[in-house]
Amino acid sequence: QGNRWFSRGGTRVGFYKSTCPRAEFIVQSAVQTAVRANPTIAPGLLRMFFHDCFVNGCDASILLDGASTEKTAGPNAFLRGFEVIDAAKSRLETACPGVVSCADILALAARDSVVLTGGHSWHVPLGRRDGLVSRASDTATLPAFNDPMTVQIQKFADKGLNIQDLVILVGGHTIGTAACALFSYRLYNFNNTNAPDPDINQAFLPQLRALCPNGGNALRRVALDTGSVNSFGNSFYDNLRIGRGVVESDAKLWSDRRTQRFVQGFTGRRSGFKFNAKFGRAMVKMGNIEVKTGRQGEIRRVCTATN
Ligand code: HEM
Ligand SMILES: [Ca+2]
Repeated sequence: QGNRWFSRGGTRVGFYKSTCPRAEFIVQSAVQTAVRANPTIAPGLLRMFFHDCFVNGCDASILLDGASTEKTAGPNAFLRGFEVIDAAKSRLETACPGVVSCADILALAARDSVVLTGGHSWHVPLGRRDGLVSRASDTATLPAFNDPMTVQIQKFADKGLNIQDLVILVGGHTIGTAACALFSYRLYNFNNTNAPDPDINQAFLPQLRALCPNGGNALRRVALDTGSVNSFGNSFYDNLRIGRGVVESDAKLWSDRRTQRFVQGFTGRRSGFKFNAKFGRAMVKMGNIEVKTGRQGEIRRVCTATN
């Protein structure tokens, strides 16, 4: 594997050590301020990093404003925390102008969000450059909540991630929420059966129905990991095992034999440490998807626009 301070993507831990020594601290303090004021920012930033990396690599393409950029695409509709990245960037431009990429800010903010919600920390390899393009149509590479497992597995494989990485990374759903709009069909009319998804636990079903009444507020948000929405840990997998997955893709992690054995391995009180350690490693791997380094791309002056 080589030195853990370097990674295959050409990124490296401590990249800004001499050019912007306070970079990591500046990002951390911006994220901390925002999460303290609004805890839903932490899952927002974690998800934003995933949605960046899976579309043309971790290059901050998700941050670009414009008529038909990635931001405007359906799967990115509920992303939140953009203003936190902008705040960190503006402080960084004061401290060390033109040095720290928006892509790296996002990678750091995702890590800081996990730590602020109680997860273990990891060293983030840095040195990503910011991309120049962002197209809504490119977001088709993102896994969808109703993709068959074969498609999910393929979409991760296309990014160099295996089935175990998939199960570990989706463990990010240990924090945050989903809108009723994205899973109500499972409660009332699953696959046009006029019946609920049989994978839903019988005791859980009425709870979900109460939170998302048929024809009710589609924007209402429900914890992805019941009982631990703001706390990073392996309880998400315990919930999957007992039929308490909220979105269809999560429930399938247990019902599909290709992923079940990995879910099983992360269940139970004694798996918390293992999950946390593996999550950090998988995030480093995801963070190196198709990264631009060296003279590729640019260092944006503001994260919402190319220079
Ligand atoms: C098979 C892959 C995945 C699918 C299908 C998927 C799908 C979803 C869906 C449908 C939501 C709810 C969105 C909403 O209603 O706002 C969600 C939320 C979330 N996802 Fe994923 N996800 C996947 C993988 C990941 C990964 C790899 C991560 C991070 C490492 C992640 C982190 C999150 C977080 C933190 C939230 C909560 C967002 C919030 O509360 O604002 N997801 N995901
Ligand atoms: Ca991207």
